[in-house]
Amino acid sequence: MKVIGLTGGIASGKSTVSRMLRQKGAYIIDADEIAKEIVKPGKPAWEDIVRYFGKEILDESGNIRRKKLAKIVFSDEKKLNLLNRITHPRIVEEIKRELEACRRRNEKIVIIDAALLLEIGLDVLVDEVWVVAVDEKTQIDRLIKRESSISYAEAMERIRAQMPLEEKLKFATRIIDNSGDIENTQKQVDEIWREFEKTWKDSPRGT
Ligand SMILES: CC(C)(COP(=O)(O)OP(=O)(O)OC[C@H]1O[C@@H](n2cnc3c(N)ncnc32)[C@H](O)[C@@H]1O)[C@@H](O)C(=O)NCCC(=O)NCCS
Ligand SMILES: Nc1ncnc2c1ncn2[C@@H]1O[C@H](COP(=O)(O)OP(=O)(O)OP(=O)(O)O)[C@@H](O)[C@H]1O
Repeated sequence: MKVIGLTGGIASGKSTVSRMLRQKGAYIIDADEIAKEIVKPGKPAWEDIVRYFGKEILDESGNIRRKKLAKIVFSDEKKLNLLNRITHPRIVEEIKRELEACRRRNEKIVIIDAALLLEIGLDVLVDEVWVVAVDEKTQIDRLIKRESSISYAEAMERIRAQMPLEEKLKFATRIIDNSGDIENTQKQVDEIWREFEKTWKDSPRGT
């Protein structure tokens, strides 16, 4: 089994690229999905978040108001660190569990789609790191368009809460530039997949 860590900044296009890779037969482990699962009412991370951030963070059904929590943590580094300490070890634990399940099912290629792959140290679990790159202006435009409730200043706060792209690129085995249109990105993904499959099949025992 080959494991690829797919990373890139917020709204760089990881989910878009993940969908293309899924169509090629890869199995996707989505860190954002896992992060949503572990904070459901009653789960240990939910309890810790309520303990530290208060009941004001909950809606009538007891679910965490994500937009409200995002506004709190992205404007206060200490609170973001606190949320990270609650959530990150549990995200890592769940990703490891899912990787084990993939091994048992004999999946051939698994993608870990995680914005914070490098920040959390998940790169030790992968064979290759693929970085989705986008210029900052396009990133801000797409982020504001997707999350209509955030301002330019808030978009910048979220980008600044992550490792800068230049740093991420130092860890990259392969780079996908998603600054152009979807068709352009699809062509790059086709090419990278072809190259990757070739090196993988040519490697000593195809492992
Ligand atoms: C802050 C929260 C409540 C915002 O929820 P929301 O539904 O608005 O956004 P969503 O979870 O879909 O995340 C969107 C993007 O925000 C960025 N982001 C999320 N959490 C963080 C973080 N702790 N630090 C930096 N960037 C982050 C990522 O690029 C992510 O893809 C939520 O992201 C959260 O609980 N974050 C902590 C867990 C985490 O680190 N998740 C990312 C795992 S890679
Ligand atoms: N090449 C593209 N051209 C135009 N819009 C795009 C392109 N790629 C992605 N988008 C749009 O930009 C937004 C961000 O893309 P996507 O959700 O794939 O990013 P992401 O890296 O997974 O984001 P996050 O990590 O924040 O969840 C989405 O609304 C998506 O539809």
